[in-house]
Amino acid sequence: MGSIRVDGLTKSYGDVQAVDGMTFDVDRGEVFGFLGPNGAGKTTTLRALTGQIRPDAGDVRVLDCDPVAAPIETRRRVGIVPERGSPPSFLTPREYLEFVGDVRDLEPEYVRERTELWSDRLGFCSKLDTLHTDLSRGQQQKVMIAQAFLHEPDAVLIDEPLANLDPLVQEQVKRFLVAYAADDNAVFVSTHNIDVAAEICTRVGIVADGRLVAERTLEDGLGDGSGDDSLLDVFLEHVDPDETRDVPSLERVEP
Ligand SMILES: Nc1ncnc2c1ncn2[C@@H]1O[C@H](COP(=O)(O)OP(=O)(O)OP(=O)(O)O)[C@@H](O)[C@H]1O
Repeated sequence: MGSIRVDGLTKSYGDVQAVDGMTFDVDRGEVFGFLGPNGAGKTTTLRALTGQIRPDAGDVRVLDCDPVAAPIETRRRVGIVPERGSPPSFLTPREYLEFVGDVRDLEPEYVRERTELWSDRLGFCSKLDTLHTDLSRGQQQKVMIAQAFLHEPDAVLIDEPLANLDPLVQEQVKRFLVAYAADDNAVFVSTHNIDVAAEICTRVGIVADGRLVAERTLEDGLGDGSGDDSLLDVFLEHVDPDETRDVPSLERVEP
């Protein structure tokens, strides 16, 4: 049984059907990529998984927690890097990580160790005592990643994990996510980035019009081009070209 389970999730906002019977599982040991164009329903699904919205229908579970019935317990146990999330402007990274540790009932000494480890790993040691309001967007993203992994959760939900990070840190975060999943944890990554999905995921689900329309696994040649179709081909097969016409990277460029 999957660590993350979405079964028939349906949610509309007024007349807009944002998610329409979304179904998938993510097991321990997997980096699952949730890949889709703008408006496909990725954020709405993530919001349901983190207890921020009440589904119209369907069942959602993360580490056997029901995010609708127990949103606080879910957020305590799971690591979450939300879309465009930022740490509180009036706290420093050290204060924020102390606060997160407190909410999760972690020992202060453990939180101090993990704060050192993560600030060193992501390169924000020199900013630990600077107010977030004085940090760059990328530095704030690093703090958001640190808070999600602070308690070494068995499952993490991440929206655009590499947004705003410099190339060196992007490489570190990619490698870390792969290693984290290999350590028997479930990693869910929502992204627009086909290359990143192909590079780090063990399985990719393609989302269009509020549902999962295709899946590709490592056995299909995900990322190494050995399959019949590349991830880009599968993506284009299922996504309305009108919706992607403004995305230059999706055009085939002849040398
Ligand atoms: N609060 C809301 N009120 C009304 N409509 C909404 C709301 N949130 C999302 N929607 C609509 O639901 C659909 C799915 O949106 P969602 O944010 O889940 O897509 P997404 O795949 O995350 O898109 P993006 O990649 O652009 O972030 C879109 O048509 C969007 O306009």
